[in-house]
Amino acid sequence: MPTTITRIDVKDIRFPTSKSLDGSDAMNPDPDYSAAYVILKTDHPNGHEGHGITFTIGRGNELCVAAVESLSYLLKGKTLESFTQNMGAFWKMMTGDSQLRWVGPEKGVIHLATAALVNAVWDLYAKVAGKPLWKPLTDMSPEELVSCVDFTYITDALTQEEALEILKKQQSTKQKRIAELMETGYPAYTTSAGWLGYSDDKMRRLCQEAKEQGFDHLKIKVGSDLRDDVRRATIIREEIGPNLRLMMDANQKWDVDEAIANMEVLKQFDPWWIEEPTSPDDILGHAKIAKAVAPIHVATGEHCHNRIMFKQLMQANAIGICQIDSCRLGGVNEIIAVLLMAAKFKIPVCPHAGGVGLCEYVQHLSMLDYVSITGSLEDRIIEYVDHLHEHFLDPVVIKNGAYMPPTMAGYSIEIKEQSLKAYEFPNGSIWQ
Ligand SMILES: C[C@H](O)[C@@H](O)[C@@H](O)[C@H](O)C(=O)O
Ligand SMILES: [Mg+2]
Repeated sequence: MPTTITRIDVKDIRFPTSKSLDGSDAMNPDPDYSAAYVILKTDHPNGHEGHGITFTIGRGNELCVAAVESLSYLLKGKTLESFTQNMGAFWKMMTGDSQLRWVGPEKGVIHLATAALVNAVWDLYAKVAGKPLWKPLTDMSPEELVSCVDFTYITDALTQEEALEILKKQQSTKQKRIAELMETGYPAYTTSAGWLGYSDDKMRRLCQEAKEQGFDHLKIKVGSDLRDDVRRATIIREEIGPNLRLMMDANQKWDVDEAIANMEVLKQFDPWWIEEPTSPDDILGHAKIAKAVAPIHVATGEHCHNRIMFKQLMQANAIGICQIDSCRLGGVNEIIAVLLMAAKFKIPVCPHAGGVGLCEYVQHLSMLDYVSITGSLEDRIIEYVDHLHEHFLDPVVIKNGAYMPPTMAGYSIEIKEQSLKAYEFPNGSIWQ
């Protein structure tokens, strides 16, 4: 029996993280981690629902809710199977509405909303299959995985045939990597010690805790005042020593030449990458910075809104690390496109996860990357932030600084009913 999507609910969920300055950085000093939260109701006999989110940092979340409502007609009354029989065509349909496209295309609020709905469909698909999403994804043959991708506008960088070739190379050894992931997990790094708004004492304590938890990569925020960046980096290096890898994140604060000049000063702390040094849209600027700061890598992606932007960053040698974002890109299908391009350009993917639900999401994507696409963990780590996991039915499990593969059916994004009630904006109890 096909599963029909009978109703679509969308909620404005906001967590008041700005109170404790969790998630704060030079550009975003007071984020309230938020989600436009979608529930696809179905007529499945087991009552399966597809849950999905897109991530924002508070004000404006209502715009994503409205955009989800505008897009919903594309799913309502349709069957899951009509989508899963050709996932690539499904995604093209979701982004191809001729009138809605005008308010993108494939960027901004409409694309964030697309991600919430597309992710919800993939959650439903995994729940009906009775498996955590990474499993059916890694079970797909190269042909099936490639058929999930809309290659429109990227064929000059990656053709379907090239994508197939990449995937075929990994086919025969997939089971070995799955067994390895089940045993030791996928390596992670933590950002939680280095939020900009934290006091020095708190930073020191969190660095110690991170080390004890087995993390050997940490990220700190820079981009406020250079002297302050130097002071904070000094403290962190004191706490973690010279051997652990340190990454820096400027959250788009600098102009291009300013980024180059500031990194000339900050390179004494041996950063592995500088993240979002400047505007996310400045491809040539990133290329200039990358050339100037090498061997420090330039990383970006949390504001890279579609596969075409990533394509250009890769073609221009502008990034050394690709930071896919499960909600900024239009959901799983577009992520697969970017993972495949990154594999071709030999750029490691280290997903962005500083937000609510993003850790829960990206673990599935990195596992797909390792098992089916690159077969490599070299220079690959998933971001981890230690916030809000208690609200999830299937929260991430971190052991020895690594993400353990999720086991519950779905895309790990379902938020507990009582949390949805309490944090709904503006009427939930938390917001009174
Ligand atoms: C406002 C957010 O917390 C950002 O600071 C966060 O996503 C950050 O850029 C990250 O890389 O995790
Ligand atoms: Mg960042």
